[in-house]
Amino acid sequence: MVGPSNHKTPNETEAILATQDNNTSADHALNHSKLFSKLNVEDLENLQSTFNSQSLNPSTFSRYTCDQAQFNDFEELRKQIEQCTNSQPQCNDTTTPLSDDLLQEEMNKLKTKFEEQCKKYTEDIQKLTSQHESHLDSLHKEYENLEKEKDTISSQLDDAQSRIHKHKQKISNLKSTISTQSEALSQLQTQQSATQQQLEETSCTLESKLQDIDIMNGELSVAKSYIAELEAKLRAEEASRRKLHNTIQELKGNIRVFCRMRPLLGPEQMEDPLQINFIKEDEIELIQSQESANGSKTVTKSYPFTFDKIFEPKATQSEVFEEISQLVQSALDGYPVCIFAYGQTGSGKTFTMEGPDFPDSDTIGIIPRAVLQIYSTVESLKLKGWEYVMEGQFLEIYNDTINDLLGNGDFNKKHDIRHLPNGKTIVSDLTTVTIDSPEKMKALMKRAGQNRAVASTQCNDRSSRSHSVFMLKLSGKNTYSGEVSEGMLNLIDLAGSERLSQSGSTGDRLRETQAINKSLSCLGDVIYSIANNEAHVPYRNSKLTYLLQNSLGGNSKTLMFVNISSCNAHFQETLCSLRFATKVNSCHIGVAKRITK
Ligand SMILES: Nc1ncnc2c1ncn2[C@@H]1O[C@H](COP(=O)(O)OP(=O)(O)OP(=O)(O)O)[C@@H](O)[C@H]1O
Repeated sequence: MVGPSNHKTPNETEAILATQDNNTSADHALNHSKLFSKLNVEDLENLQSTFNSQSLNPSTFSRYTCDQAQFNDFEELRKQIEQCTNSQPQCNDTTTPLSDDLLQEEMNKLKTKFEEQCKKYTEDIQKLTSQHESHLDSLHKEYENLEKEKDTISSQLDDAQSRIHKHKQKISNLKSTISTQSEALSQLQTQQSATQQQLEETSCTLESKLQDIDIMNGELSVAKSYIAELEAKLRAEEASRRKLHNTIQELKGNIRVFCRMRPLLGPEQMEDPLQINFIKEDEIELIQSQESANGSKTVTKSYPFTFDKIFEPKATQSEVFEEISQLVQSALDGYPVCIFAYGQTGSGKTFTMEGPDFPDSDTIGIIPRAVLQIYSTVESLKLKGWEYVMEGQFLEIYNDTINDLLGNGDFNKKHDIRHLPNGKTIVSDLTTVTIDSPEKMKALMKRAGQNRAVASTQCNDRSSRSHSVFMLKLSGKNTYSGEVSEGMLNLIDLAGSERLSQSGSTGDRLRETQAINKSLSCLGDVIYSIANNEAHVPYRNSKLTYLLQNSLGGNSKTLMFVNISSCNAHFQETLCSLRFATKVNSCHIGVAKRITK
């Protein structure tokens, strides 16, 4: 219990505490102890409550203050207050009692001081708290930044680790590749050394081969010059062959005559055959048996004939062509060549020149065979530098008028015959066809056949009532020597030479026969004039003779086929034909000239 005499006023308490301020810190504890001993319990409890109202406790203080000395003072003061509060009765027993007012005053002072100090401490603490909070905020931000940084670094780390892992994987793969490559490299090196060795060996072989090639090149150039020499020789020989061939043709006579007798056909085989003896290949004898004037005996008369060649009825088309193939060659060599067939109607002229109505490869006549031969010869001549162009024209002389057999069938067109100074004969406005294939030749023959005037007579159901002339122009050029040649092959199928009395023709047919006979008679006149070396040769008397002027007059190599029948009934016609042919054969018409540039 605290008596009223022990109770101190705040002023007293403050005074007690004020004394403290004048003392050194070493005396603080003792002074406080003395002071507190003067305070009663109520004073101390007031003091304690002041502390508590300031919300000041040591733990809070220690959290915020950095001043250890202040804290220690404060703590000491608090402990003393606490101690005095707890031990008030004893203090009251040992200390000198103070008056109540003084104590109260002391207490008030002390309280005020504490309150001020507490306020100051509180302000400090607030300041410190604010500093601390700001510091804490910045730390917090820093922490957050660091956290972020840590996250970034962590993600970078993860990324780096993943990359490291990948790199490691890559490195491992590379290592494995390097190991494989190293192995391959070593194998390649082994191979390379083997190849190197092979290369060296090949190089040696190559060198020896090159030496061989050099030797072979030398041999080749020798062979080439030998070939060139041979080719030159060949060309020279070809030229000489042409010359010799021409000489032979000349020696054989300019107008040569071949006689061909056709076999008995169909019903003719029941008739009397012509009596003929084939004495030699160029000699025949025609026999005529006649009753004597009184009819008591049979008189035989012999008519011998000699020609360049005589073909018996069994002679094939190929055998006949073989004999004239040299003339076809002459045309290729640049000579004008003329082959014509003469004979009575039905004696085999068309068969000889063209072939039968439906020919095959065995029965085709001279015209298609000549074209085929020219084709094959042109091919072989290419090796000798010759290149040829073949152009064909086909005309007929009907009633002394020229018709174009390759034209459109319009026979009203007028065609003139002209002889050039170089020996060439030209017919105006004729269709010219380039014959560059055997098919073209066939088409050409077909067209001519369609256009050709054919009329039936009593003598022959396929009798041509016109002279047909196939003209083949052969233009050649030698690419080596530059030599140019222009040959001409005229293949003429004359109309039948039967006598008017036998033909039984009347009207138009009679006029046709008269025209045919006139032209053939003109042909005879020309032949006779040439054979008798007459100054004037009547070529212009007919279209036929005018067309054949160069062929008969010396520029051409000319061959006549005289076709005869096997029927005895045609004896007189046959005799006439053979006599005419003999006259032709005797014609010496000069030397054929080759057309070259
Ligand atoms: N050597 C032969 N072998 C077989 N048949 C032939 C022979 N010669 C002619 N003939 C045939 O005799 C017939 C008459 O021949 P071709 O038509 O050739 O006579 P041609 O003299 O031309 O008559 P034309 O003067 O009337 O034109 C034809 O049927 C023909 O096929």
